[in-house]
This record gives sequence, C-alpha cells and structure tokens, in this order.
Amino acid sequence: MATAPAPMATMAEVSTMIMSEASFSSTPTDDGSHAASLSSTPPTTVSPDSVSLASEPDMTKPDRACQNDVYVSGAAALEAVIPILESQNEQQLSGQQSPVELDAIVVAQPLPSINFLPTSRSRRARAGLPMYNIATLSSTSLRRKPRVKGGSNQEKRRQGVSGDAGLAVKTAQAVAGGSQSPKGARISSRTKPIPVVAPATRRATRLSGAVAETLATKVAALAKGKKKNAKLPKLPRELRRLRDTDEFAHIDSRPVKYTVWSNGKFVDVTSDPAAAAAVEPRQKKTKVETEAADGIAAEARNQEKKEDKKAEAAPARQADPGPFSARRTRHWHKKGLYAGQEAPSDLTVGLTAAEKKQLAAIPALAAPGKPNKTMPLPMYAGMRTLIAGRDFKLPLDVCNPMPPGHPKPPPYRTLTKNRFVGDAAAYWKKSPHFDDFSSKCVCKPQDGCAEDCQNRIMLYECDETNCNAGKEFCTNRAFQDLAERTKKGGPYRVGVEVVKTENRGFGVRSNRSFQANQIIMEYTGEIITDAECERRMNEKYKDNECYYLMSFDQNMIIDATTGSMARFVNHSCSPNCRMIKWIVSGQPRMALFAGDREIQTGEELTYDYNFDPFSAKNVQKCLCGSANCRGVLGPKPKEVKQPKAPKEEKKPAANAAKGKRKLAELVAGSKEEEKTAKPAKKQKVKPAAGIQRTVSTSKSLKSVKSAAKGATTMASKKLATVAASQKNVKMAAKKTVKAAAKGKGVAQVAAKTIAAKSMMAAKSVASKRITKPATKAALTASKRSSGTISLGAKTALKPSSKGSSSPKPAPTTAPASASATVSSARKRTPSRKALEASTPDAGNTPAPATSSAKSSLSRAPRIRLVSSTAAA
Ligand SMILES: C[S@@+](CC[C@H](N)C(=O)[O-])C[C@H]1O[C@@H](n2cnc3c(N)ncnc32)[C@H](O)[C@@H]1O
Repeated sequence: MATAPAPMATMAEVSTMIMSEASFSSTPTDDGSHAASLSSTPPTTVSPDSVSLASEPDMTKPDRACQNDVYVSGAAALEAVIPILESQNEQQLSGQQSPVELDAIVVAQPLPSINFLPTSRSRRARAGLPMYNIATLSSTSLRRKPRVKGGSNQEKRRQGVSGDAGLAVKTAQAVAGGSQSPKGARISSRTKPIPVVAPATRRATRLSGAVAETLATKVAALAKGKKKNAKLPKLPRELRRLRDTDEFAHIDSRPVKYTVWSNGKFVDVTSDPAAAAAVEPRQKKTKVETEAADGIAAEARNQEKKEDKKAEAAPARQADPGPFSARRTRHWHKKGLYAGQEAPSDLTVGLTAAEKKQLAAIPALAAPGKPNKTMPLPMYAGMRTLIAGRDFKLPLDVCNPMPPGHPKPPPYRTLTKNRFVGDAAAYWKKSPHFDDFSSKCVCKPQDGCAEDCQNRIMLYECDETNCNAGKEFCTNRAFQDLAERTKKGGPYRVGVEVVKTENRGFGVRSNRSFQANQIIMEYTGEIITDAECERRMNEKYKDNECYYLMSFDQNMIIDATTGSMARFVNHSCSPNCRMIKWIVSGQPRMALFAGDREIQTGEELTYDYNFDPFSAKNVQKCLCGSANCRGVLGPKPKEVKQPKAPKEEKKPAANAAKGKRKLAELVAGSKEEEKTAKPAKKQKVKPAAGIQRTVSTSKSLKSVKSAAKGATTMASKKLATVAASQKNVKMAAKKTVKAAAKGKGVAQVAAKTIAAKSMMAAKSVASKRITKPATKAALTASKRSSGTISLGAKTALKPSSKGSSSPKPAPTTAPASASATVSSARKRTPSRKALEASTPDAGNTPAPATSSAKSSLSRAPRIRLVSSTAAA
C-alpha cells in the first residue's frame, strides 16, 4: 500500500484539521458523532480501532469539501492526532477546561496549512490509501450504538470499503454530499450510497438557553413507540443506547431471588419450608405492589400469564419443592364439606327405636361405608336433629322496632291512667270491688301468690295492703311490673308499636318477645257512664268511622278515644292476647296480656273483641285470616238460637226471651249454656228487700231492675268473699243466704242457690285445691241462681265455654261488658260498635286457672244482664 510521506502535524495543524472536522458538522454526515464529540461529550480515550470506519460517503456526488481538503496519510495523521487528543483528554479530566471551552479553543485556532495529500490523485490511487475516522480516533465512536440500518462495519467492508481505508478522513466527502468523489480514495464499484440522514444539530442547552427535553419525556416517547424511526435521530445517543438495553425493555435475564426478612432478621426459607409457605403470599403481594407502584401493572399481569403458561408447560419445574420454584397452583375442593364422607358403619348406635325406624326409611343412609374415624366430618353430627326436625324462624333482634317512616295514625290525645268522667267515679265507689280488693290473701312466701292466690283468683292485684307473701315473693303484681318495665321508656321496654295493617286499618305489633300470660300494655281511657257514652255517640262521635269504646264494668265504659295505644289492637278469632280487667288498689284497670303461648317479635297483637254489632246492618266482615275465623266481627250466626220458652211461662218469659236472644247473639254458647237460659221462666221481677232503698225511692221498673241487680251483686260479692276466705266460709255463706233471703223473687232464688253452691265452692277453696269441679260448682251456682242471672252467668261463661276443653277456665271481665253493651244497644244508635272485653281464650288455654270462674262470679258485673234483660 502506497503511502505518502506525512509530515508531523503541529498543534495548529491538528487544530485546523479538527476545525475542518467541526466545520463538516454543519454539513450532512453519516452520523453526528463529530458534532457530539466536539460539544458536550468530550472523548475520554483514544482508540486506535482501525476497523471502525466512517460511514460511507455519497460517492456519486461531487465532494466539494474535498476540493480544499487534503488527505493525510493514515499513519502520519494518526500519529499527529493522538497525542493532541490525549492532551485534550488530560485537560478535561483534570477539569481545566470544560468541553465547551475546549470547543471554543479549538474553533479559535487559525486555519491550517497542513500537508494534505494531493487531491489530484486518481480514485484508484486514493482507494488504496488508509482512511481514518476522526470519530474513531477521538473515541466517541465507542459510545455509538450499533447501527440500526446498514449493518455492521464488517458489512460495510464487505460492501467495498477497505479496512485501512476506513480510517480515512473522508467524512468530508460524505458530509459534502457533492458529486465529486474525494480524490485519492478508492471506492468500490459495489459500494452503495448510504442515505444521508439529517445531522444531529444538537446544541448545548446551557449556551442557547433552549428548554432541555427531559430524559423522562424522551423515554416516555420511546416507550410509546410512536414513529420510532422518525424520532430516533433527534434523540441523543445516550437515550438511543438506553433504549436498546434489557433494562429498558424490562427484560430481566437474571434469576429472581427473594429474601425473606422477619422482624429485622433474615429468614432462610430454603431450610424452613413452613416459613417459606407462610411468607409466600406476602412475597407475591409485595411483588405485585412494587410493580403496581411502577405503573406497569398491566405488564406484570402479562408477565404472570406468561409465567403461568411456562409453569403449565413445564410440570417438572412444579415438582421442584424449592422455595423459588414456579408459583404454586391452587387445588380447589371439588366437593362440598359434607360430600365424600363415608357413612359410619353403624348409624343406629345410640338412637332410639323410633329414630332407628326413621333412619331405616332414609335410602341415602342405607349402605354404610368405611367411617373416617380420624377426622370425621360433621356430616352425621346433627343426624338426630335432622331426623327429629324442628321449626325455626330466622332470628330477629331482641328489639326490632319498625324503621322510621312507616305510616302513623292521626294524632290523638293520650292518657296513661284511667280517668273517671262524670258520674262514673260515683258508680265505681258503689261497686263491691271498691272495698273487696283489700282482703288479704293467705299465701305464704313460698307460694309466691301463684294460681291459688285468692287475690289472683279474684283478679285483684296484690299490693302492700292485701298481700300476705310480700313483694319479694309475690308474683301477682302485673300492673306494677308493667309500670316498672315502662318507667324509663324506650322501644324495648314499651315493646309494642302501632303499625298499618293491610286491610284492617292500624294495628299493634310487638317489637320484642313476651312470655305467656305476661302483661303487655294497659288499655286506658276515660271511664264514662252509659248515659255519657250515649251522649258522645250521638253528638261527639256521630261522624266517626271507628269507635274506641269498651264495656268495662257495670254501667261503665272505657272510652279510649282519648287513651292509650291499646285501642288500636285489632280483633282475631284466634287471638294471641287477652284483654282482662283487674282491680288494682281498688281501681279498675284493663290490660292486654299475652295468651298461653309466648309472643314473638314482630307478631301482631290481637284479642277477641266478642263484638256486638247490635244490628245486622253493622255486621263487619272479619279479616283476621285465622283458620277458625267466624267470618264476622261477632258471634257465629249459626250459634244464634232462640231458646224456646215453656208454654205456661210464655207470657212472662216473652221479654226475657227477647233478652236471651240478644244475649245469645253475643254468646257463641254451647248447648249447655243455652240450657242455662231456661230458668228465665222462673224470673219474677220484684223489688228485693235487700235493695229496699232503691225500690222505695222508685217504683218504676227501672228501680226494680236496680234492686234485683243490687241483690245479686251482693250475693255475688258475698260469694266472692266466701271463696276468698276459707276461714269464714260458713259465715259468709250464711250471710249470703241472709242477704239473698232479703230479696224476693229472682234475687231470692238466686241468692239461695248461690249460697248453697258457694258452700261447695268454698270447700274446694278450703282444701286449697282449686279444681275443675269447684269451678264447675261455682259456675253451676251462677247458672242456677235465676234465669236472668244465669243469662249473665252464661255470658260470663261464654269465654269459659270456648275454652271448656281446657282445665283452666279463663278469667273474664267480659260478662259485665257484654251486658253493658246489650243494655245500651237498645237505646243507642244502631251504628254503635262497642267492644267487649276479650274472651280470654287466647292461646287456647286461659291463664290463671280456676281464677277465671271464680272471678267471673266475684266480678258479677253480669248483673247488668239482669237489668238489661228486664228492660227488654
Ligand atoms: C278498636 S278499632 C281497632 C283499630 C283500628 N283498626 C284502627 O285503625 O283504628 C276496631 C275496628 O278495627 C277494625 N277491625 C279490627 N279487627 C278487625 C278484623 N279482624 N277484621 C276486620 N276489621 C277489623 C274494625 O273496623 C273495627 O271496627
């Protein structure tokens, strides 16, 4: 290879040469390495890599630059350039001059008069000369990324650029892009022109003040992959190199190793599989979290999918128990907890005969298999329960009030205690109960005033004045319990609320549970007389659709128009409650009690109105929905039978029969009860001696009725006393007889009969065993006392008769109420709908056993029946 002698280049020469290179940078070149090297990225090393070649210049165009340029002999030029570059490097490394300053210095050098190779050499001759690449010499080519297009240098060489010629400083030719070929350079005919790309005209931002593009934005632009190729030239080399790294492409070729740290200590999961299993989910989570934080969660998912596929494809790896093995696959249970378990060999062990029989009928359990004795599943644990079966209700809260916002009834004035209005108070004071309540019971503390308590039987609530057992032991203080319970208020303590029913207006439901026979709420209102009731009906309530009137006691009615929430309790033919009147501290009070079964939360509370519509026009359809619904609010139409009066007594009994018929309408009576109406033939309404005062003051029929009523009341009162006190049984009976004997006619007969029967009843009481016969006797006494009275008794028995199958006849205040209703019915407008106190058949079995019958007697409000019947 012929080489021209190359003189040693001086500093100025080299500078000039470099300057010429720099000047080239303003013209298109194959890459921007020159400019870069002269600006912000100074060379740090000098590589004599002769292999590295400059880009192929466009030989087809005249090389204008080369017209002035000279080609330096390769070796000579190299020898001249290297020391200079080294010195530059040293300067830069020592921090003496910044690259920019260096550029300035270099640029400031005067143009050289360097010994260039003659340009007149032929192309052939020039091709043999070594060509040097300044970029290579200045070592900036080291940082150049591999060519995207155009292949490697070797490829270039294959394309016709000779090895040494690659070192040529023919960048000038390329940059010039002219038609002239550099003289002295041998260009292979096979050489293809390399497309000249736009130069990287990057300028130092520090000098220009241009806003520097941040690395992040560039990387982001690369990541988006938009117009990748178009943008590439604009990117600095560093970024382009970065783009090609595995790190940028998120390719991690290294194995991933997890280290586990617990409480600041390293956990060797390889030696502790349990720890490995324990931390595995956490590792996974951490990994995911980290990736999510990097904002490439989607990529992570793809990665996981790939891993899953890999794991599936390589079962051998799964078998590897190592801690860093592929992710564990989940094994899902294919059957339920109770499936797949073999039945025990002998299912019948420990079962009763009946259970065994039932078990034999279950085909699924017929073939016992091998039992799992080690860890038996609970499959058969509840077998006994399953066989027996039981009803259940989804549990409710202890207190489950309606959510706010449900419909409320129109506002009304409330009363928490009964209030006597007008003459009602005076009426009550005349009542026998006004004084009788104070007779003390004979219970001992251990008895606790249970069913045998005389107070309880008489429906007198015990208090400090009339209780022998004492407050601590007494269980006959329902109203006191109620006051205690509701004292602090609150939905649970009150336990009831008004609800809108589907078709019966408003009703009352429990929002908690109640025990059987437990007091629920008091029915309060204004206690008014019959006359006052009539007045209100005609005047005050004439436009009302609904009346809240309940017969209460003789000649008295509770008007709950102003009263308590209990007025909203609806009727049911199968009620779960009873409305019972008690005497509390000498005052009449009425309350709703649970029936003989407990009441669940959410149940609607109902009692049997024993409704008297007074007229067929007012008959209301019952919508209680119970199985044994009577169809209408009132007694069954079927049971309304008119008793036949004996021929000889036809005339006198005519009126009585009318009364009976009315009563029969009230009563869903049994045959026996109907028979009890027959003694009416003996009825002789005459003024009784016992009520002389009344008779004397008034000779009218009304007075007679009152007298008879008074006499019978007294008889009943005395009977009650007899029943209550076993010590004075005989005395009381005698007194009763005497008192009754003073009366005449009906009262007399009644008194005698009552007295006789009361002896029997008292004997039962004396024996401290209040039994059914005793009750029967008392009832019979009542029935036989007189025709009219028996009617009253019948009414009184009405509730009992309903529960006649029950050994415990129900207590009732109904008779009086019923009578009041009847008596007033004739006078009042037919539209009146008075309510009767409930027949206490709620829950099928009345509450305080024999108390019912006795209290029926004792209350004797049925006397009103006498008067009403007489009036009829
Ligand atoms: C004392 S009020 C009861 C509260 C009434 N539901 C209200 O909204 O004010 C009695 C009236 O309620 C209605 N009622 C009660 N129980 C009923 C039932 N089982 N079937 C049809 N209506 C009934 C009847 O209209 C009856 O006259």
